[in-house]
Amino acid sequence: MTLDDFVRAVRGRLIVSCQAPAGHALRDTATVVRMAHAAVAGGAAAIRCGGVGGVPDVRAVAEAVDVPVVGLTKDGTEGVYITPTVAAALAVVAAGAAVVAVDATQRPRPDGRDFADTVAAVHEAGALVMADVSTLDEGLAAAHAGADVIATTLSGYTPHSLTQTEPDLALVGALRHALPGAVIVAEGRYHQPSDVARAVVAGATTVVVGTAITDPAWITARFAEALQQ
Ligand SMILES: CC(=O)N[C@H](C=O)[C@@H](O)[C@H](O)[C@H](O)COP(=O)(O)O
Repeated sequence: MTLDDFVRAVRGRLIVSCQAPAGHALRDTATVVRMAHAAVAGGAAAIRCGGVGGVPDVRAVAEAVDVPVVGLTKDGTEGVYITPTVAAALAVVAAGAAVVAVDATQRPRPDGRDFADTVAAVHEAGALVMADVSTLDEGLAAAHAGADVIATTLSGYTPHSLTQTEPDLALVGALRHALPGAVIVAEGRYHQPSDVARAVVAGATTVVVGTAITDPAWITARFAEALQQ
């Protein structure tokens, strides 16, 4: 899929992240596929999926849905853990992802390679790269390294970005200002439909929502907490 095709598919629309980590009640590839079908039925323009050992989820979802798949693997929860190596990225492409989500922070990577090496390898294999960043500087560096899409995924999850409960709309706006022609994805803590609309106003090309749509344990806890006030 070309970048133009991807942008045509997702511009102004929603991407749903369908992930279930180890230990979660929904941790099962067939269940993740059902989540993806439900998301598409609701209007998702693309599906983001994968996780620890996530290649089977990416493969199964890519085979099952007609919308583009943004795939990833995870290796732990510290340092560079989202599709952290060139080999991991190539495995995600081989599983059928049109786009590979990759940590694009400038922290040391487990294979000692640069983010740009992953970009080159993914392009060579015929797929696109979504750069998961936590700051404006990382977004600029990722664009310079050839990333096709810049996502705010890691804002609040690196030691050098601000931890907050709200989505980082300021980062969306800063990326749009600095990179007027870029494909900017708002991702991370978008919990309300109104947040998604605000992200597009702030300059996002598209928005990824995960937990608030696909994690019934998290949704239940929100309602349960409301009764404990
Ligand atoms: C930081 C990190 O590891 N984010 C992950 C990236 O794939 C997922 O755990 C998130 O669910 C995803 O980014 C969507 O965000 P939210 O679930 O907040 O809508």
